Amino acid sequence: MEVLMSNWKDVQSIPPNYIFPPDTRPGKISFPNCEDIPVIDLRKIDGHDDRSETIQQIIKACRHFGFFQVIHHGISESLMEEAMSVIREFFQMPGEYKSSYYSTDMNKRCRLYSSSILYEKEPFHFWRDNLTHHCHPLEENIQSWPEKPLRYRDVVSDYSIEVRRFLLTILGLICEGLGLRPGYFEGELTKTQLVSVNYHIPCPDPSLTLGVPEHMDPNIIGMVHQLAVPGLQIFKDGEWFGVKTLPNAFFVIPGLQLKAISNDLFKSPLHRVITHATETRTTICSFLVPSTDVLIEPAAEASGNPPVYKAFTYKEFFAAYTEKGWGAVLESFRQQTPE
Ligand SMILES: O=C(O)CCC(=O)C(=O)O
Ligand SMILES: [Fe+2]
Repeated sequence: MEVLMSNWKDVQSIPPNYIFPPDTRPGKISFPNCEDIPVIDLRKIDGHDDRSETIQQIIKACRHFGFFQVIHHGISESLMEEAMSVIREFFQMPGEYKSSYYSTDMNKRCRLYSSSILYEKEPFHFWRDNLTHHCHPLEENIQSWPEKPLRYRDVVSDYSIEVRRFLLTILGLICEGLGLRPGYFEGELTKTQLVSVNYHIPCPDPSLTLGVPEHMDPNIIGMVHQLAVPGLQIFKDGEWFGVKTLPNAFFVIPGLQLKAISNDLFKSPLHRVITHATETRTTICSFLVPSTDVLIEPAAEASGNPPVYKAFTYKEFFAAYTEKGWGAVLESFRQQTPE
C-alpha cells in the first residue's frame, strides 16, 4: 500500500493497522470545547502598564492553564493565508514528486513521512502525513525545502522569519516575567527552528483513529497555526477538550524544556490530534529547539526554589524522550532529594 496518505484516493474504509485499541482510541466523535483558553493581545506590549499586564497574563497562562492563544501577533493575514495555501498545494502535488522527499531519517533537514518516524516498526499508524524542515538559519536550510510549488521557498521563508520573531518575542516576555537575564532564550537555546506540517485526509471513522498521539512537546516553545477544521485536543482536569483558536490567532504551547527552565513553575500541556470525517485538516506547527550540546537547566531566578532538575543537554534529553516517552523524560533528570 502507498505509505503517504495524501496519495490515497477514495478512502471508504480504515485499514486495520490504523485502528487503535479501545484504550488508546478516542472512542467517540464529539468532545466538549475548551472555552476559557487565555487570549493574549500582543498589541498591548508597546505601552508600559499594558506590557507588564500582558507579561503577567502570559506567566499565569503558562503556570495554571499550560497554554494560550495570541491575537494581533504581527504576522499579516495575507502571509498566513499564503503560507497555508502553498503548503496545502505541496500535499496536493503528484505522488511521484512528493515521494522524492519521503524519509524517516531524523538527520535529514527536510523530511516527508507518514504517521511517525517509526513507521516500519510501529504496531498502529497515525492518520497523518507530516512535512518537517529546518528553517534557521535560512541560507543553510532553504535548499533542502520543496522546490515545488514554485512559490514554496519564497513564501515559507517570509513566514518562518516572522514566526521566529514572534516566538522570540513571546520568550522575551516570559524571560522578563520570570526575572531571567535579558536575552536568556536567544542564541543556542533557540538555535533550531522547525516547521512541521500535519496533513490529515478525511477519515471514515474518527472514533477509531488518531491524527497525532498524545504527547508533550520536546522543545522550548511551539505554536500551531490552524484553520477552522477541528482536531487539536488538550487534556485538562482528566478530560480531553477540543481547542478552537480565534480567527488568525496562533495557539502557543510551552515545551518540556521551558517547564524545566521555569523550575516546574510552568506546565507543558498534554495534547493530541483527532481526525475529521469529511474534511482535510492542515496545520503548520513551528518549534524553537535548543542546539544539541547547550546545557538546559532550571533558572534559579524563576521560582526562588532550589533547582528540581539537573542540567542536561538537548541530546541527552532527546535520547531519554525517545526511550522513556514524554511522561517520564523529565523524571530522569530530577535531582535526588536527600532522605
Ligand atoms: O497539528 C496540530 O494541531 C498539533 C500537532 C502537534 O501537537 C505537534 O506536532 O507537536
Ligand atoms: Fe505537539
